[in-house]
Amino acid sequence: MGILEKISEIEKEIARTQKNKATEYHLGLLKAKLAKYRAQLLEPSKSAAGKGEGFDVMKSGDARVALIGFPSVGKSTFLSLMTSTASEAASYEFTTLTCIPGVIEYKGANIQLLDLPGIIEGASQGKGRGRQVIAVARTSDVVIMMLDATKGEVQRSVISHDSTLFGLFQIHVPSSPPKKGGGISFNSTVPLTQCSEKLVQLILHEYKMFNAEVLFREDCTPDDFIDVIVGNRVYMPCLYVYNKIDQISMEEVDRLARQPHGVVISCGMKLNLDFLLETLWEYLALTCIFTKKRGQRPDFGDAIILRSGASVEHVCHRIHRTLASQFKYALVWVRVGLRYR
Ligand SMILES: Nc1nc2c(ncn2[C@@H]2O[C@H](COP(=O)(O)OP(=O)(O)OP(=O)(O)O)[C@@H](O)[C@H]2O)c(=O)[nH]1
Ligand SMILES: [K+]
Ligand SMILES: [Mg+2]
Repeated sequence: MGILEKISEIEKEIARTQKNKATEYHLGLLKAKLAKYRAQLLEPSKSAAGKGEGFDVMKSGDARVALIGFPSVGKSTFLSLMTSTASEAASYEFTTLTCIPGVIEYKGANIQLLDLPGIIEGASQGKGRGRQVIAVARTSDVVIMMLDATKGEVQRSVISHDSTLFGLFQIHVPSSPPKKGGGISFNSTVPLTQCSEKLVQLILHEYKMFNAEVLFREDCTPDDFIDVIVGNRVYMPCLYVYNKIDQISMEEVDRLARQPHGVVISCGMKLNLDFLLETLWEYLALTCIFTKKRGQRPDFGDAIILRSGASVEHVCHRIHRTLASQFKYALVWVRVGLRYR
C-alpha cells in the first residue's frame, strides 16, 4: 500500500471512530501514525525520478519570496508586473507548471520572487504539484499567500485551517538517537485533561522513542504533543495578499485590508503595489549596512544587505574575502526605527 492510501485509510478510521474516553488511546495512536506518514510525504523522495523537475531554482539575491495560492489568483501576473521576467498568465487554471524566478529590486536589495503553480486542497498530501510547491516555499524567507479578493475569505480559511499547507509551517528535523537505558519518565506541572501517561507512551513508541523525559507545562492535546515529536514547528512569515480588488466593492476592500497580515492589491489596475512592497520589506526584516570613510558622510546609495542576525564577520566577507582575517575593530552606528516587528 502506498503512503497516500495508508493516510486515507487512517483518516477514514479516525472519522468512523467515536470520540470518548474508551477510544482515546486508539485515536491518539491513529493520529500519531497519520502524522508520521504525512511527514514522510514531505521528505524529498529517495528516487530522483519525477522529483522536483523544474522546481530546483538556484537561490540568488539577498532574500527569497515564494508566491503561493490557488490557481488563477494572479501569481504570474504579479511576477510579470514586479520583475523584468515574464511569466505566462491566462484565465485558465494551472497555467504555470514549474517554478519561475524573477527579481524585485527594492531599496538596493535584490529580492528573488518565485512564481509557482497553483495549489489545490490536499496539496500537502501530494495532490497536484503540492509537494514541490511546499518544498520550494520552505526555502524562502517570506511566503506571499495570494488570494482572489472575490473569494478571499473562503480561500484564506482553507489555506490556513485545512491541512493543505500543514507542511509549510513545519520543518521536519529527525529525532536524535535514543539514549541507552532510561525508559520514559512522565511529569506535568499542570493538570492534564487531554493527554495521559499511557497515551504519551503509545505515541512515543510509535516513533520508536523508548527513552525520554517528558514534562508537560501546558494542558496539550495529543496533536500538540505529536507536533513536538515530529519536529519543531517553525512558522514562516506569511503575508496574505488579496488580489483583484478591482472586482469588489470599496466596503469589501476596506474590510479585507484590515485582516491580520493582509494587504489588498490589484495587479490589473496597479493598485497599492507600493504599499505591498513596503510591507514585504518589513516582513523580510533585512539589515542594511552602509559603510563610510573616515571624515566623510556614509554612502546611503549603496547598502550591504544581510539577513537579520548577521554578524560583523558577515559584513567583512561581503566587502572582501580577506578582510575578516585582518580585521581589528569596527565603528558601528545604528539607526533605529519604530516600525519594527
Ligand atoms: N480583474 C483582475 N484580473 C486579474 C488581476 N490579476 C490577474 N488577473 C487575471 O486573472 C487571470 C489569472 O492570472 P494568472 O496570473 O495566470 O494567475 P495564476 O495565479 O498565475 O494562475 P495559475 O498559474 O494557473 O495558478 C488572468 O486572466 C489575469 O489577467 C487583477 O488584479 N484584476
Ligand atoms: K491562470
Ligand atoms: Mg501562474
